[in-house]
Amino acid sequence: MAICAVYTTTQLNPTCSFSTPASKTQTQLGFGLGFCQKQQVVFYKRSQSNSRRASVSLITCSAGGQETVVIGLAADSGCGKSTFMRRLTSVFGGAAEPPKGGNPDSNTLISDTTTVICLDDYHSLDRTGRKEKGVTALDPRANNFDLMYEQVKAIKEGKAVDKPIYNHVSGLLDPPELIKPPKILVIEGLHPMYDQRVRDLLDFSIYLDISNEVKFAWKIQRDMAERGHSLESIKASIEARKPDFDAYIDPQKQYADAVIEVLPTQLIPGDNEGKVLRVRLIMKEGVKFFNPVYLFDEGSTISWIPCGRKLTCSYPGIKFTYGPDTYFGNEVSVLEMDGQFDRLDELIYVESHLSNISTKFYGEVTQQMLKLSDFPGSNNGTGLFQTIVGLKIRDLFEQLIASKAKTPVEATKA
Ligand SMILES: Nc1ncnc2c1ncn2[C@@H]1O[C@H](COP(=O)(O)OP(=O)(O)OP(=O)(O)O)[C@@H](O)[C@H]1O
Ligand SMILES: O=C(CO)[C@H](O)[C@H](O)COP(=O)(O)O
Repeated sequence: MAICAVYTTTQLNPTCSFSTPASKTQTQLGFGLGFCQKQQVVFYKRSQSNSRRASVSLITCSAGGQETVVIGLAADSGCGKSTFMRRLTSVFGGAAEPPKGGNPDSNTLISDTTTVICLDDYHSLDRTGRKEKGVTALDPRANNFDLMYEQVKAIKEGKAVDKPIYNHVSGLLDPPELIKPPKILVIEGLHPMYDQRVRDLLDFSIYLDISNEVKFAWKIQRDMAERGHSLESIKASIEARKPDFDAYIDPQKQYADAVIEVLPTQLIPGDNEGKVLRVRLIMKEGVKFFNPVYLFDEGSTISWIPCGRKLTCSYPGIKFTYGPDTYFGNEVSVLEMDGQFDRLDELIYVESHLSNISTKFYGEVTQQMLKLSDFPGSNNGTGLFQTIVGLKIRDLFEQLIASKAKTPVEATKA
């Protein structure tokens, strides 16, 4: 919340930009999709001879028309968080860029609607510190959860914070950067759902669950082909991280509202190359403002091979499945796609059979996929489900702000 206007006897804050007429005390006023609250504050002006009662009206408005909506995205390093973030920000339009004029090694990305902060910035131990103590970055002891909680809470309440920066180039903790409250804050990294206090601040959470075989294939592709690492060093790094990954990162998926699980295909027997993928979108039931996507008929169990006259498929083809299930004791709906698209423009055929995808117009999923066709995973379920989750987040955000705007207006009527 930010104080936007002050009226009556004392001009405490002449820089306020709203000019709403002040009328009753404790009135809540609707402003478009957001809301402002007027409060009468009484105080005493003292001089040497007397003490005079005075009051001011403070009109407090939520930043950008609402409290910041907070989204958590958890995954191990190299599992597609950045790619997902770029798809998500594209749904909202506008480019995502590092803070202007700031640290060139900042991990933050800011667009008109979203600010994405990387939780690596809450490492309490730098690279040398972790080496000295013999802990990995995945170990909670290498991270400052108190500060993470305080700062995410402050941003959610509309307050700017000075967030530290972990510099991946130097391995050091750099001076902090100012993060102003955006409409949507995404906290991405290793531990967005590890600490219960932080978890409770999330309006929606996603876990990218990349199986070991696929993680290995992606690591080889990036770290060997693009960064010149050896096969042995990649294997060693995955092995060294595994115990802490299993202990501290992987268990977070039980808390996620949506999980994108990426596995080797089942269409090619014995395949573990990681090129053709089986991708599952696991969606929790009963999450406020989130209605799981379905194929053909909500709640049924469906198996669908869309290949034929309307969808070109080369070997090994494409198979969709959909149905209800349980996941860590929670009711979920699972949509699965195994295989890959030959022609993205034909995706409209698949899109037209999916419901609850939160598009604003017919073909929006296909349009988004075509727009970002050079992103990794654009020809398979990773890209498709990341795009759909991006649209669901936009929908959730719009419903959340609409509900917050409605509450105070109704309170006034009562
Ligand atoms: N859907 C995908 N299909 C194929 N490869 C992918 C996919 N997503 C990511 N990758 C591969 O994994 C690499 C890492 O992806 P990305 O940078 O999005 O992950 P990250 O989780 O942000 O990584 P880090 O935490 O290390 O910065 C990419 O360069 C690409 O090679
Ligand atoms: O798991 C990670 C999250 O991205 C990194 O390994 C961790 O942040 C440490 O970074 P670096 O290897 O650059 O010191």
